Amino acid sequence: MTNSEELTVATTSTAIIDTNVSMSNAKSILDDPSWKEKLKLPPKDNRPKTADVTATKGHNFEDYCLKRELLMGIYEKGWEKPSPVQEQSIPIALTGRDVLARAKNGTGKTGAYTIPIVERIDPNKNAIQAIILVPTRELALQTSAICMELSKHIHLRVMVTTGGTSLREDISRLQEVVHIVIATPGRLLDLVNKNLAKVDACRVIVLDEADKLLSQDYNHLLDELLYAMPNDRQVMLFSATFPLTVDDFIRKHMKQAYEINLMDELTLKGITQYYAFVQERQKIHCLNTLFSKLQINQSIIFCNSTQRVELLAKKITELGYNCYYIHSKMRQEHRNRVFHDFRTGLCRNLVCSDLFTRGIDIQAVNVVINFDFPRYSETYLHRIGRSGRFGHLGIAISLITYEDRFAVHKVEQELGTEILPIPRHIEEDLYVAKGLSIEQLPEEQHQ
Ligand SMILES: Nc1ncnc2c1ncn2[C@@H]1O[C@H](COP(=O)(O)OP(=O)(O)OP(=O)(O)O)[C@@H](O)[C@H]1O
Repeated sequence: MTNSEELTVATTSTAIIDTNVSMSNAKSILDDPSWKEKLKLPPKDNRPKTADVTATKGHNFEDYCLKRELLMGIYEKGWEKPSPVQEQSIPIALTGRDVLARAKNGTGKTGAYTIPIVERIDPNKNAIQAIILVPTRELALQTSAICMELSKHIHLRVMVTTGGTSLREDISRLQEVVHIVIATPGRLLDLVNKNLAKVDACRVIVLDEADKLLSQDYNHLLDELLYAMPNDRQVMLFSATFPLTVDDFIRKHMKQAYEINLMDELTLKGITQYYAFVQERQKIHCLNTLFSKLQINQSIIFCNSTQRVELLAKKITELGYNCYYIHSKMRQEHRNRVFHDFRTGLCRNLVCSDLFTRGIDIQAVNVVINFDFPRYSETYLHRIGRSGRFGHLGIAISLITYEDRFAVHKVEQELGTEILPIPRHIEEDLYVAKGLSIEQLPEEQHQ
């Protein structure tokens, strides 16, 4: 079991992660000229990748003068070279400047902000030095696992705190040293307002999936949080979508932000999009046909309501397919278990609500199905981005009813993309990586 798995299972509530490296060991690593040869690298991922992640300027992680221990964490995670968004973001973020970054789904935005954060934390200072805000608890756990892996050779303490967990546990954790807090906004603000989490020495804040965080639900909470931090804080916003709703926040809280926009087109090059035109009552039959014909490594199937998620999962199980479901109305421990088990490949198919639309990174997913067509283009884009991670291949199939026809047209127009009618046979080359199955994915990647 990898560290991140332990984290995901163990954290029914708050998690404090101590990377706990022995300092004498770290010293010897620093003095060792052959440190690179001694790294414990994961198996190489030789699947073909698209230009979404390969069109770089040719930087190396070593070009950024990062701590040796951090470089070791990066390489041991299997990241050989920075992706385009990382090349643009890391050197600027290291200077402390505000960053506003827009890049496609699955192209490495998490590394683009966690690497500079980990580099700039002073492990000897007992204070919260960075906050990473995300919209869901699952994403918080995933992001903390990445932070922990990258900083595994540094003595850093990362705390995950989100709603749906015990406040008392959070309070006792905050008595200990915490360097990085990864949180959903409501719980963190609660802790700040009660003076339990002190953010007056915290000079970095990241809003991942910024447009989601800045949507109606969270906006005022974020204002309050930002005002509790020092004036000279660094603010970084990351997402694949930035609707106008974020402008107000940018004006209020950011100074001369360095803008990164790698979205010359909006959809990923590795994902082929299809639709199947059906009547509502034919949807299950259509899904059954898809299951029998497709080479699914892992699939995520989206519904528009929690009720439909549960009903569909039941139907799929009755059809004899192995399937889990997850949505926001489930108990947190149950959600954690499903998330963990799906990640580890215990189950091939997952039915979910839009809880899983943002940020969730499961490399083995090669098929996304919109059982219900989403209402907004942003939702469509983020949903289909759950496959084709880091420039790999995938397909997205939307079941479309007569009522959906205008919405489909709108998505095509707004995203400048084409959703094709599903052919009788879908070429495997479009979405099946040769020699890759859940079981064969490197441990690191199906954590
Ligand atoms: N430099 C790199 N080299 C190889 N793989 C990488 C690199 N950076 C990130 N990855 C991998 O790419 C995948 C996607 O990364 P990440 O989740 O950060 O994407 P994202 O841009 O935040 O996506 P989303 O918009 O969906 O949230 C992850 O599995 C991550 O481990």
